[in-house]
Amino acid sequence: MTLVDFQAVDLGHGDQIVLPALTLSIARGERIALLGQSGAGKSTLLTAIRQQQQDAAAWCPQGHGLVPLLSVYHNVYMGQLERHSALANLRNLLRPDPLAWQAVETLCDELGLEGLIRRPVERLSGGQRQRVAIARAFYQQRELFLGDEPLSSVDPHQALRLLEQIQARHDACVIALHQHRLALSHFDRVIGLRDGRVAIDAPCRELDLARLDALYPDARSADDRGGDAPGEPQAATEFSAATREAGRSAP
Ligand SMILES: Nc1ncnc2c1ncn2[C@@H]1O[C@H](COP(=O)(O)OP(=O)(O)OP(=O)(O)O)[C@@H](O)[C@H]1O
Repeated sequence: MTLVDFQAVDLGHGDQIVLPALTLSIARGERIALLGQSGAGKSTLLTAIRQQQQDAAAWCPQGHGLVPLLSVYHNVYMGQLERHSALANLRNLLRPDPLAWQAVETLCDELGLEGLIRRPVERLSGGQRQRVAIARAFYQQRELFLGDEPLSSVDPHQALRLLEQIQARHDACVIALHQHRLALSHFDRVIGLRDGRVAIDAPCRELDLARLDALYPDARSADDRGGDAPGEPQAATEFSAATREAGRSAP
């Protein structure tokens, strides 16, 4: 069953068309890795999917979109802001709702943020902020997870664990990332953008690292790099090791 559908749609920003005449559909249950070099249009596509999906999609934006002065609790609570009245939200700002507090605390524990629920986000590390943004997306409790590089600020082991948690909590996901080995080992399908179009759209089982290199004009061959992903050689190696540790076989 189709979840997302674009038929010859121009996607962009105002007058600037980034992805002209885009035709793309995503089925329920699909786990999609969205790849492409910087500026290829990944955020543009994710934003368009989000606009189309409205209430069905949990959103984890690039740069996190957190309010630095507010606590972890209040930032995560924002995931359900529109489900409550303005009065209830104001009251919660001053005196947190006990049930919401308990739910957020459970999420924090699950995501390795134990003991940080009261701390202002401005006093967290980059990786901790990223996990708060993921917690806020989890708190939305949606079918589809849309993530714009949600694994970019954490170490490879944490990234693997976070990805598994994201996928366990959502029926479908579209995640922009730069870790190619992870894309091949933990997703069903890769959508790769290059030069304003979908250059790759295929099941992961039909792809390899060399095919993914074609998305990057200045990439060295996978053999030259010893099989690592562009710009992420160390991370890719560590991902591979982390994947093996987790009992999976990385490609
Ligand atoms: N708000 C905006 N207004 C105008 N142009 C924009 C805007 N946001 C992005 N663009 C342009 O659209 C193109 C695609 O940008 P986009 O952010 O979708 O790329 P991306 O693949 O997500 O890049 P990155 O990996 O660096 O985040 C780029 O040329 C960018 O300069």
